[in-house]
Amino acid sequence: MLAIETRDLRRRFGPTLAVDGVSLSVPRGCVYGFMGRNGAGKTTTLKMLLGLVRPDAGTIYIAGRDALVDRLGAVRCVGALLEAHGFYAHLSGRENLDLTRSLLGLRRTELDRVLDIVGLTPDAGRRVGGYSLGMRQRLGIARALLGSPEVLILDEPTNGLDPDGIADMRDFLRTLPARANATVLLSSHLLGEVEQVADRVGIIHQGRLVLQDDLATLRAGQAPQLRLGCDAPDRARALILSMGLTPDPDSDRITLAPGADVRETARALNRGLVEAGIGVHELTPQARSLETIYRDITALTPPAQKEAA
Ligand SMILES: Nc1ncnc2c1ncn2[C@@H]1O[C@H](COP(=O)(O)OP(=O)(O)OP(=O)(O)O)[C@@H](O)[C@H]1O
Repeated sequence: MLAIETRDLRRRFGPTLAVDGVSLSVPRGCVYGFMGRNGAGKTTTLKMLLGLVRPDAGTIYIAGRDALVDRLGAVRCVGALLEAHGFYAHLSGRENLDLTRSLLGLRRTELDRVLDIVGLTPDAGRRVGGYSLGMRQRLGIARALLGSPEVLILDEPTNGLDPDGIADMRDFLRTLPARANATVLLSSHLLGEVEQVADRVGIIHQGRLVLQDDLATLRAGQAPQLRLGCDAPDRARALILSMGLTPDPDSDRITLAPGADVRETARALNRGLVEAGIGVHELTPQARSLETIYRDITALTPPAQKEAA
């Protein structure tokens, strides 16, 4: 059973098709990175998962429960961190959490458990007004963890953090499924960040899920690339093409055929360039980042579908 499964989710706001046939599959115990640029449809999708926005069409299953039929049952399986934190600055971290704990009718020991998971036990007695943004984010995650939900939905958890805070949050998120015994779905527009944390990714672009796969599979399936630095790029280009390779017109990258041997190709290319009298100062294999994969995919996607209301 999947932690989250949606089929063909759709939601329109007036003339804008905000979410257009999104089918997510989020396996249990993973960190799933849900990515897209601003306005791509992430928040609307998350709100539908949380029962805050009703889809026009499609189905949602959370931990096996049909969220459109058994809304409460499904929502009980989910803890969420959305943008607005809503903590009282004059209360301590523990007191803030206690408000939600008592609303949910949970035992007091639950506070110790969630504070421990997010590493805030030593600071739990301090006023939230004195917390860093990173600590507030952790407190928000602690609140989402109350009641041991099977699924955690975190909307842009690194938003607003400084580089150190982002690195801390990244390390924290990586270990969160094991520590909280939960599946983590996080949204982000920072592809480089997600790449370092997620096991599986979904990319939404103009309301459509343009890619969904395990990161390992994605990386393995990508054609390898080389980066070339040389004295005569124009002459080199002709040679590269004659070798059946594809030079990127906007960068110094060369794409090989899928499955090609990178080292052998680099050797042959170097030999060819030097024989042609072209000085080579760099020839390095490149791991393809999620950013380049994203750019390649979105470049192929036709423009947004906007219709008259
Ligand atoms: N309540 C609403 N009324 C009208 N249009 C909306 C509403 N909510 C979202 N939209 C539109 O739907 C599209 C998707 O918005 P959404 O907020 O889901 O994107 P997003 O990927 O979460 O972006 P961001 O990161 O900026 O929040 C946008 O064009 C947005 O303007």
